[in-house]
Amino acid sequence: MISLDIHRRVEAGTRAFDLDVSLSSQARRIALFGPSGAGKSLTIRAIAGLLRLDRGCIVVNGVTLYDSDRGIALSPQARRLGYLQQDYGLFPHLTVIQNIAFGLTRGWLNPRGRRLPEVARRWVDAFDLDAILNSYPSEISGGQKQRVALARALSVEPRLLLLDEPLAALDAGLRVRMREELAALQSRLDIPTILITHDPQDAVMLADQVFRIRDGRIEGDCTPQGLMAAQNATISPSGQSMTPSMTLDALKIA
Ligand SMILES: Nc1ncnc2c1ncn2[C@@H]1O[C@H](COP(=O)(O)OP(=O)(O)OP(=O)(O)O)[C@@H](O)[C@H]1O
Repeated sequence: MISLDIHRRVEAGTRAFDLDVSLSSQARRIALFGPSGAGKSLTIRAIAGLLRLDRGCIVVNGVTLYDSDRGIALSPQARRLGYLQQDYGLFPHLTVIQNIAFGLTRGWLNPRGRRLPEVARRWVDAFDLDAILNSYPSEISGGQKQRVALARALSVEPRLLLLDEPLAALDAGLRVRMREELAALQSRLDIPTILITHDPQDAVMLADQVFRIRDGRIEGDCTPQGLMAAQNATISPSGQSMTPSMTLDALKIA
């Protein structure tokens, strides 16, 4: 279903980071789990077509999005992916309705006199966004921002949904609620998902297979339940990490 072979060296000043991510999965929902700086966001950006690759191949559900050997490199728009960024990536100077419609129809910035396209209307209704359509991102809550960003991502009818820490910006209560909402959404839609998370709870609810990533490479994979069990085994009742063994260290979160 998803096959990634991603190679890119990024450099900043004297620092260099090699992204060498290879994985293949039949699971509909996968998670990338690893410490800060492991290369999770770079991987997602590469899939979305926002990071140029040195070489590699990206195939989703039989569709080749990128293949350096065959000279294939679809534009981000042609990839038709829904990408929910860590900070939601809403445009602050655009209203909610303009944010959702952005990318749907070129030049669809003035909603006056125009009807929201049907596919977007569906998500406005589903996420109960009608009352805030003319508000700006600074005027709505964290949970509403997340729903607006999701509505925008889903309105392109994506062939793959990329979720980069979708719950990280929310407080504990809202996090639980939105996690449930996302899980319900996943079971209603048949869209493959790649989730980035630091939280094993997210993986249990929102993924079927977990790939552990560190230093730009995939270290292995496990079930979300296996991840949770290994994570719990490293934590004593006082919340202190007990054993820095090789395996447990590989699962340690940042
Ligand atoms: N544009 C860039 N130029 C140079 N180096 C970069 C660039 N973007 C990211 N890096 C480096 O690449 C590495 C991987 O970054 P990435 O953002 O993918 O990490 P991550 O696993 O998503 O971390 P986090 O969980 O903190 O978001 C880091 O060392 C980072 O400093």
